[in-house]
Amino acid sequence: MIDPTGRRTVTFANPIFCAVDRPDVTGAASLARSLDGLVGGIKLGLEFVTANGPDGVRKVAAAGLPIFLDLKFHDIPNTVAGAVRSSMDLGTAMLTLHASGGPAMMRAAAEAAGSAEKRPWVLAVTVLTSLDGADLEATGVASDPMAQAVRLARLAAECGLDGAVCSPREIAAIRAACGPGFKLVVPGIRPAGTAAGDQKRVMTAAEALGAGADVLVIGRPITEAADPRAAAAAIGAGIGA
Ligand SMILES: O=C(O)c1cc(=O)[nH]c(=O)n1[C@@H]1O[C@H](COP(=O)(O)O)[C@@H](O)[C@H]1O
Repeated sequence: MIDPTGRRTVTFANPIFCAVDRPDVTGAASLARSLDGLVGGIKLGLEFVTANGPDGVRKVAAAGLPIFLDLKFHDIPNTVAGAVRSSMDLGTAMLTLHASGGPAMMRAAAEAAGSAEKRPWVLAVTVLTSLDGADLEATGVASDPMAQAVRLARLAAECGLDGAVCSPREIAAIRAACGPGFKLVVPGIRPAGTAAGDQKRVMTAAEALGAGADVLVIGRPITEAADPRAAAAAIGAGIGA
């Protein structure tokens, strides 16, 4: 990400990014303000941006926390490059595209984002955490999630991307394949004993951080808690954040 002096920073003091998956800008901005000091940033994705557009992103960003823009671009190279350029004005810390869009698309996205020293982290989503081996097979992918995630992350690194989004289970293997500077942003985080919901490849925050995650993406365990501040604080305490 870029700090206010224009230098690229390499870590976040608090690795937790809260996924604010809701359609209302007032509630999202209010939640972001209330989580200040308890999380390292806010992730805004398809539900929020489809409802509120870039102005909505700016309103949540006004809370002061870094923003992860998670729109998972997946299209032909020219279209994805244009979407990346359009997102640059928002000054977000990270953005996503699907690695399965292929090498030309990833190279075009990296180039469109600008200098690697100053741009947001451009991240390749590898294998969604909601998928298992049977789901991959149903879509014609012969590899298991581990092999496919490592393959896609390595391809993303070769194409000049800054990191990957992966499940906690693949962190160690991708780290070994792509090196220590390749950012690993990890959803599929669940406190022990809580419902996985639609997630299939999960671990706790402490396990994921111990395996080498740079950023933990955590949504419903915080946003659907009776007291989101307390939930974020408890998860943070569990990882010493
Ligand atoms: O790109 C992502 O952030 C992402 C990739 C992935 O493979 N799995 C995944 O769950 N996510 C996002 O991470 C968040 C997880 O939310 P919870 O399952 O509520 O913690 C959601 O906003 C998803 O869109």
